[in-house]
Amino acid sequence: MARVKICGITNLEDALFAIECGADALGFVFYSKSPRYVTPQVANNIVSKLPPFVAPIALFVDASNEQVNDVISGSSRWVIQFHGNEQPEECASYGVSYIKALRMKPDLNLTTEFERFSSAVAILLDAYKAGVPGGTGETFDWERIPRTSDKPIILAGGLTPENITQAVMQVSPYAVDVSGGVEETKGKKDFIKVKDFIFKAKSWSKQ
Ligand SMILES: O=C(O)c1ccccc1N[C@@H]1O[C@H](COP(=O)(O)O)[C@@H](O)[C@H]1O
Repeated sequence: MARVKICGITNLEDALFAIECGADALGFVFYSKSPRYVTPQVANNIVSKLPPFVAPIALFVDASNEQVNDVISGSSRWVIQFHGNEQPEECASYGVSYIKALRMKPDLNLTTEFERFSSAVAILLDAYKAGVPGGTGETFDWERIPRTSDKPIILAGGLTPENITQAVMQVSPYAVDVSGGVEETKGKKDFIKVKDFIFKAKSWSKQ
């Protein structure tokens, strides 16, 4: 059964609803150019109200040390998602579990990247779109994903309630990550889509 991360959380109501539907992780975007950007204060306030066993994920795109520390100093629960061009040494330097997002550019060598980011707790695979670091709403060719991997793989990019069943059946990822596919408007979740997405993601399991 795939775990589910609902990303782009900007308010407590959406966070608690996603958890009630079975979300395993919630993503908070600290990239100021994103329409889903939340301030460290708002995000840490939401995190302080989350029940146990739900992981808050702090998403950064080539952020400064100061910006990262400003967020993670607010709670010991944070896991970091690096979604830019961060190097392995930088990702590991915070002493906090981290996920490295790789954007599936046609010439990306996944074997090399998995080796480089061996200190990551998981690798997230997202669609590549020039000039856009993430949240593109676009899928990529899932056939490019390795069938076996020592590292947990999180599938992202253009997932929706319509394609999530096919995605989990075809890829069998450790987890799936969605942002735009379950929104009413940018930064506000659509409760029907969130519930439907999580139910479908968790309904299929490899025998
Ligand atoms: O959500 C954003 O605005 C965002 C901005 C910058 C980097 C990553 C971002 N989101 C992540 O992108 C993928 C795919 O999102 P989508 O489902 O296609 O909308 C996902 O990992 C989000 O966490």
